[in-house]
Amino acid sequence: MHLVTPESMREMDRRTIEAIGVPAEVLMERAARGALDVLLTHFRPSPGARIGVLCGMGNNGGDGVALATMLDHLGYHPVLVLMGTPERFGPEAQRFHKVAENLIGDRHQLNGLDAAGVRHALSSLPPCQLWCDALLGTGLDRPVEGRFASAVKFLNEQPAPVFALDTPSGLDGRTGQVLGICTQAEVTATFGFPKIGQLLDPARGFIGMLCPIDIGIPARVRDAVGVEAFALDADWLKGKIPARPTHAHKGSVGKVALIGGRAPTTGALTMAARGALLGGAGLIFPGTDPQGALSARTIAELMPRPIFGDAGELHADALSQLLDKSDTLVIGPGLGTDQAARQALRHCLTATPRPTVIDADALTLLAQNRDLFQAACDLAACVPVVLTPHPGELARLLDRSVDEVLSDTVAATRELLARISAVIVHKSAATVVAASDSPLGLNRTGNPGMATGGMGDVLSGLIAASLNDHPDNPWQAAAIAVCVHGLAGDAARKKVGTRATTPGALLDELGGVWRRFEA
Ligand SMILES: NC(=O)C1=CN([C@@H]2O[C@H](COP(=O)(O)OP(=O)(O)OC[C@H]3O[C@@H](n4cnc5c(N)ncnc54)[C@H](O)[C@@H]3O)[C@@H](O)[C@H]2O)[C@@H](O)CC1
Ligand SMILES: Nc1ncnc2c1ncn2[C@@H]1O[C@H](COP(=O)(O)OP(=O)(O)O)[C@@H](O)[C@H]1O
Ligand SMILES: [K+]
Repeated sequence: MHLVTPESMREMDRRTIEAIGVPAEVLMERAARGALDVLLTHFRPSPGARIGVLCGMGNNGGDGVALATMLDHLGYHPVLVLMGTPERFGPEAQRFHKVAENLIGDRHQLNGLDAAGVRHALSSLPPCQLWCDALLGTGLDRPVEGRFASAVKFLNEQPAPVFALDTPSGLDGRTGQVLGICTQAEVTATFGFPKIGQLLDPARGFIGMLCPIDIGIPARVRDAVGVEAFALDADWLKGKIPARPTHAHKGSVGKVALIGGRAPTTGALTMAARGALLGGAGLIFPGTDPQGALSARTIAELMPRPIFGDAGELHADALSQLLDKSDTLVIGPGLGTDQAARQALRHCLTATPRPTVIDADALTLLAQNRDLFQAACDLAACVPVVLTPHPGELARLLDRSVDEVLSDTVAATRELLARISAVIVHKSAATVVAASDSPLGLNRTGNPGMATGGMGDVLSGLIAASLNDHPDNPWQAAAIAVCVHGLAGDAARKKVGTRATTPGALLDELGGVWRRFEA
């Protein structure tokens, strides 16, 4: 699924109309017809049902008017409500409105009414079985207040479900934030391509089911304007898991060293190591302290090496030997942030370069130590480096508050990308995967059951294994791991429910996900 910013979508519309010559009303008609199909399929209104269509005065309102005429044609009873006078519509919407004037008797105009007046007028209408929200679309350019806020509140208070045209009114299609107030939709039919913000939070909570409508933007227009992001989901994953050559051996499919797991957080590294193991790595060497090694030994396939002593001190020679054995590195899960942890990280970042996943405590160390961050930048200049911050870690790396990061997750991810030429996996319920030479990946897999400690550790191991499968495309390697991780989480939830979706339950489902997608 291609994703765009509202600005790009507007530009694609413009070029399709001006450069290709598709009349604007044709696009509007396609949008309305697509929305009609979704409405009929999803809501199955009863014959003759009253269906409210609440329209703003831009083209989103025009879509609503066009939809109302189609509903009338099918024998339903559209209740068409305009926020202003039809003269304020653009030429295409005016044309549809002329038709509506001749067809639809139940028409209302709320021009000249203040917020209370809008509320009163809407509340006086007889109840509808369904409400269509055509108030505001990609033209939203300021917070929703006053009369429009009143209309949104009315929709949200109705017992009837709300069907949003293009977007629930009030959502910022770029960031996914609510500007003022926003309608709560059960289904959203989005026109052209889904907008990036629609896959982010909090937007996802307002959109309900997202149904993209093909309005016939030509591929050449799409490619000329450029698609900014892809949704990472089962469709995207298809065909991306390569067959393993028959002559593969344990030394050819990824030797992964993992550094961390020091007491008392020994389990973190073991979970990351299991991620690497079930991600397909051939040999796995956890480098940890004596207690961490005990934890790792509970998994027979792992070959832990103590690289920290009983007093927590780093044994640099042991670390060097471990690195020499491996071709991919994960550093951070359960590493700690003391001096020995710092030394270990510096050692790893300045040793012979190898593809490296930097996670958890190692990210905190990068945030605290400018020289270590510079070493990571230097490493990223010569080999693939993947940073996997959650919002808290990203905030630390950017020296911002978590709220600032959450207010525009994509911008925050890009801000880090401007400082280090790595792959950034910004983990959350809607994980963003970014690299400077690739589009964004927005993950659609996974579920709230995955809000359990250790899930991120599993992911870092999976990414390391995936880097071996996709050595020339670290963005794709990371995106595949993120998508697979979420799909395994979804399979686990299906089997054991949301609350018992532990990292262990997710690991148990990885095999099923691979079997489904492996070439
Ligand atoms: N040819 C096209 O461009 C197509 C556009 N389509 C529809 O057109 C929509 C975009 O149309 P527009 O660009 O006219 O924009 P909108 O219809 O989204 O709204 C723009 C109008 O609302 C006002 N507005 C913005 N924020 C407001 C706020 N917070 N409170 C009150 N008023 C506010 C603006 O000043 C402007 O007058 C899309 O979302 C889609 O529904 C579709 O018909 C497909 C084709
Ligand atoms: N609500 C959710 N929906 C989808 N994925 C989630 C959700 N909550 C957490 N996850 C995933 O679980 C992982 C949590 O990682 P992280 O915060 O680093 O946890 P930990 O440090 O405990 O391992 C991330 O990959 C994140 O995307
Ligand atoms: K809308």
